[in-house]
Amino acid sequence: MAAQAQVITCKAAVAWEPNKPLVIEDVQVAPPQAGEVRVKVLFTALCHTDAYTWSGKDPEGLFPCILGHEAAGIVESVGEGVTEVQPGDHVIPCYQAECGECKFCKSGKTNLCGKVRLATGVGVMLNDRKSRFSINGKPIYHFMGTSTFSQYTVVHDVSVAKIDPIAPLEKVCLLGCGVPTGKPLSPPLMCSQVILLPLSTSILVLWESSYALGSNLNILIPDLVPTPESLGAVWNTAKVEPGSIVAVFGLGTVGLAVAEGAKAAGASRIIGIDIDSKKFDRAKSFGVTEFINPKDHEKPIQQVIVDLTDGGVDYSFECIGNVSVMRAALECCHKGWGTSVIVGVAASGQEISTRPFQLVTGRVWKGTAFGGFKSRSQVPWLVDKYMKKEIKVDEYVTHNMTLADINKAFDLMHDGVVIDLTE
Ligand SMILES: NC(=O)C1=CN([C@@H]2O[C@H](COP(=O)(O)OP(=O)(O)OC[C@H]3O[C@@H](n4cnc5c(N)ncnc54)[C@H](O)[C@@H]3O)[C@@H](O)[C@H]2O)C=CC1
Ligand SMILES: N[C@@H](CCC(=O)N[C@@H](CSC=O)C(=O)NCC(=O)O)C(=O)O
Ligand SMILES: [Zn+2]
Ligand SMILES: [Zn+2]
Repeated sequence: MAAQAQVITCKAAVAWEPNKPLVIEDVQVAPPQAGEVRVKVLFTALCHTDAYTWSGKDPEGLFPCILGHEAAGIVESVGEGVTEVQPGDHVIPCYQAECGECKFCKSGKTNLCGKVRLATGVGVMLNDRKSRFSINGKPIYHFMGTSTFSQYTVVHDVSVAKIDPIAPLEKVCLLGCGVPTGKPLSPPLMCSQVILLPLSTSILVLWESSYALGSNLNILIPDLVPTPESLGAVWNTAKVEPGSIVAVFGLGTVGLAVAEGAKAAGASRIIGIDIDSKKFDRAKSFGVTEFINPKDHEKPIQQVIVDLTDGGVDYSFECIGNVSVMRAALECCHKGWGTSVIVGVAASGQEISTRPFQLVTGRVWKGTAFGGFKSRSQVPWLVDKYMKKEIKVDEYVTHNMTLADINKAFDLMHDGVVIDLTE
C-alpha cells in the first residue's frame, strides 16, 4: 500500500504565527511511513485547546503548524507494518495514543501512552522525526499528533481508532476530544464545539467550543457537545457515586459534558458555576440543577458553595483553565473526602496553589486527560454508545461551516455562541 502512495496536495488551514489568522493553503501531505496512517479528514471540530496553542501560550506550540485534534475521517493509505486499519476504514484520530506496550499502557493505571508523545510534542512523526506536511518544500509542524484542520493528515497507527462505518462522521468527530473528557465511566458521556467540513461542504457548528471539517473539510463548532474527555472526568477520574453533590466550574462543552456525566452517575445536586449567565438555561438540559454566577456574590465562590452544601461538595470539576478557579474548586470540596478534578488547561507559567492544610484534611486534587479514556480501545465503544443513544453528541453542535470559514468559526467559539434549543 505504502509503495504506491503519492504525495497529496490538499487544502489545510495553516497557523503561520501565534494569533495571526489561519490561512487556507495548498499543502503537500507525504505518504505514510512505517507505522503511520494517512487519513482523509471529513469533519473536524474546534476545541479551546486549539485556540490555546494558537494563542502562543502553549509551551509546546510550534509554528507554522496545522492545528486541529477533534475529527473523523477515512483511511486513505497506510505505511509498512500497519495492521489494525486499512484504506477505507472509518476512523477517529486520537491525540492521546494507545500502543498497549509501553510502561504507561501496561500499568493499567493511566490512559496516557508514552510511545509517540515525545515526537507529537515537537510536531513531528516518530519514524524520522520529520513532518509529513510541507508547502513548496517548507516543513509545517504537526499538532497533538493529529493536525485535523487539513483535508488529509498523517497520524501514528497507535493514534487512530477504527469505528463503526455506519456512525455519522459529522457527529462522532466530537468523540475525539471534548465530550469524552467530562464523563465518568459506566453511564454516557459528552463535550462542546463547532464542526468544520472540507472546503466545499458546509460547516457544522456545534455548541460553543469545537468544530469539525470535511472532505472539503467541514468545521463543527462544538460548544454544547459533551466530549468524551468531559464524560471521562466524571466516570473514570472521579468515579462519582449516586447521591453525590457535584460542582462544575465552567459551562462550556467540557463542563456540560461533565454535568451530563454526573447526571448519568446519579448525582443528587449538580451546581453549575459560570460568569456568563447565558450558559445557565442550556446547562439545565445537561443535568445542572443549580446555578451560581460568582459575579453575584461578594464572598469567595468557594465559601458560597460550602455554605450552600453543608460543608462542601463531594466532587468538583474545573473546566475553564483558570488557576484561581482551580483553587476555589478544591476549596469548595467537603473536608475529609471531597475530590476536585482539574480538566481545564492553563497556560505556560501558570501555577496552582492552596494551603496544604486543604489536602491534609482529606481533600484530593486530581487531573484528567481525555477523561481517562483509553483512546483506541474506548473511542469505538463511545461511538457505539452514541449509536445506541446512550450519550449525547448531536446536542453539542452549534454550526456547520466549511474550512474556508475556519477563522469565523473560531470567532464564534470565542464569542461563546449559544444554541437556541428551540431551533
Ligand atoms: N483535560 C483534557 O483532556 C481537556 C481539556 N480541555 C480544556 O478544558 C477547558 C474548557 O474547555 P471548553 O469547555 O471547550 O471551554 P469554554 O470556553 O467553552 O468554556 C469555559 C466556560 O468557563 C466560563 N468561565 C470563564 N472564566 C470563568 C470564571 N472565572 N469563573 C466561572 N466560569 C468561567 C466561560 O464563560 C465558559 O462558559 C479548556 O481549558 C480546554 O483547553 C478541553 C478538552 C480536553
Ligand atoms: N501542550 C500543552 C498540553 C495541554 C494539555 O494538557 N492537553 C491535554 C488535552 S487538551 C485537549 O483538548 C492533555 O491530554 N494532555 C496530556 C498530554 O499528554 O498532552 C501544554 O503543555 O500546556
Ligand atoms: Zn503506550
Ligand atoms: Zn480538545
